Amino acid sequence: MTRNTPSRSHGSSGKGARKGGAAKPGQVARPRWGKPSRPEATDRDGFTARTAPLAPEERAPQREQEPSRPARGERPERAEPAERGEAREGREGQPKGGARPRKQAVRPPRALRDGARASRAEAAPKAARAPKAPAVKAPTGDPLVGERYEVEVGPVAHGGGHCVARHEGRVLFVRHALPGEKVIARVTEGTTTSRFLRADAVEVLEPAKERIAPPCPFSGPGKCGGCDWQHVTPGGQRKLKAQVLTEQLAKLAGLTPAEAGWDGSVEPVGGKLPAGRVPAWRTRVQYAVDAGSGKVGLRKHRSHEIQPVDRCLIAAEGVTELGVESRDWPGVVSVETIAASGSSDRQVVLTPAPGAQLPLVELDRPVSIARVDEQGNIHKVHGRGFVRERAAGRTWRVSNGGFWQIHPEAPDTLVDAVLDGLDPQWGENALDLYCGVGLFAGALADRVGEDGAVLGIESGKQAVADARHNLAALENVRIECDRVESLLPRTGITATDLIVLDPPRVGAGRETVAHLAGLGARRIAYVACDPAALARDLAFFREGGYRLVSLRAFDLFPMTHHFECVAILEPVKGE
Ligand SMILES: C[S@@+](CC[C@H](N)C(=O)[O-])C[C@H]1O[C@@H](n2cnc3c(N)ncnc32)[C@H](O)[C@@H]1O
Repeated sequence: MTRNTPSRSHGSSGKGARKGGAAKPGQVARPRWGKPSRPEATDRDGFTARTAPLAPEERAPQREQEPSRPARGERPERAEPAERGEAREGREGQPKGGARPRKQAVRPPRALRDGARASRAEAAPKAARAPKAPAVKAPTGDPLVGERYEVEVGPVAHGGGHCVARHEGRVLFVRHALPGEKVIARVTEGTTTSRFLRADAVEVLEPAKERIAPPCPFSGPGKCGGCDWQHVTPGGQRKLKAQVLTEQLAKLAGLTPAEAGWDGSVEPVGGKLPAGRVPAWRTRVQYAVDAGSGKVGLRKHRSHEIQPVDRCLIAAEGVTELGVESRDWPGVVSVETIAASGSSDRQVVLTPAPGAQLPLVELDRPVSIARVDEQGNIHKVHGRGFVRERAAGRTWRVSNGGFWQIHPEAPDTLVDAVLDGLDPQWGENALDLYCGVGLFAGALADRVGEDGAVLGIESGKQAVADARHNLAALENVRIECDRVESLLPRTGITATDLIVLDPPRVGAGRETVAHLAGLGARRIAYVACDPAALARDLAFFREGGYRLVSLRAFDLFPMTHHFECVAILEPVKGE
């Protein structure tokens, strides 16, 4: 059985160590957020645990909008009416008797205006399993698609692997280019009345020094949309990501790298590879299937068209060795392939075409099979309904393609960065928000020990079931199933020592940040996959009296424009 065994050197605050649950006279009853009998799932929104996006993707804008804009303002949904305080969690979530004195009431949020909230659409899984045609808005103006312009390429833009260029006063977002290059850009989207155009660099007249020949034959204008930076050296890719983060921090949080406590680098993850070798890091690949040929491929950039691939270079060996790419998949819309790290578990999640029978699946390695029904629910067909991942000293059950970091080194890298930044102490209370299958909750629970307590909140029912299973041996962890923004105000929790939040791409938003800032945590770790949402939320945290003390960025999605950040915040002194 896993026990909490934090080293006592982690700053015992004078509380006696003790084994077992019952408080002895004079000792503090722990945990203050005790493990209740398993509560019923509280998700009222009909969320099911389904696959989180395999890689964060640029969202197709609702309307033409500069890609560097944060998610704010694009949310179609408004905040739901506040729920009243009679929710079951309210009482259970309060400190138990005998706990050290805590604040009794949540500080009222500062005067924060309406902000972005995670919408159902964002929390729900990507539509990639059963793609729907996007709503088409009739364009105005004369089409410019196919026009070729010679342009000088300017800085990299946030999202989508674009650089900014101008032609006759109009902004172009150009893919397959690099800052400082002179290229021929061929327009891929836009008309004479568009505020900006999208384009691909189809000829490079003056290359940048970071340019290389793309190792992947499926990369390039009009081809696979999975990688953005195949044409860039690994160091060059990290510099581009650092430029994006620098720009977003300045624009949305008003911070320089120095003010953010960031050394300005995006840290490489994984060992150095020989020149020209592409890191095979992607342990999950969602292939689309061409309806005519039954061959798998990957979607083109901002398109439902499929680029057939017979080998994805960034796919982990465990994915490639299954042989998904060399088979035909009649009657199937998508084939999601998962290769666990730290175990030999392999799972394939198939989405059949409406009304089609699943084909007989034979692959090159033993594999579990699941299928997605027309409501998006996942059912086990053969083998296990989960894979076992290994990270942070534990084995993690992740069911049916539920969220798990894709890079095999991501979980340990992020847990280490979070623990370094928070420096959890024995006996502290911690929140793990958007906790997935419990990764950070488990790591925090070990550090705060049995005198402390960790509450995880996650909206996916299956992820919650997995988290409860994964952390069942930890008496000091409790996992609740609901949306953070609706449950947090109902927990009755008025204060905490530490918070980890790892929201989806859209970020936490103004209201959630305001609520968190009111809990008076000693430190907060914000794990973010979108630098714009992070920078926006950092500004909200500043309004709530928190300042950024350190920021690290990790290249956990090589060859793409994505990366992951860990920001550590502390209350501004005197607040
Ligand atoms: C980026 S993942 C992080 C998961 C976990 N921290 C990890 O590292 O494995 C975000 C998680 O938040 C969940 N989620 C999305 N929107 C949510 C919301 N509004 N409230 C609670 N959880 C949410 C998703 O289901 C997903 O598991």
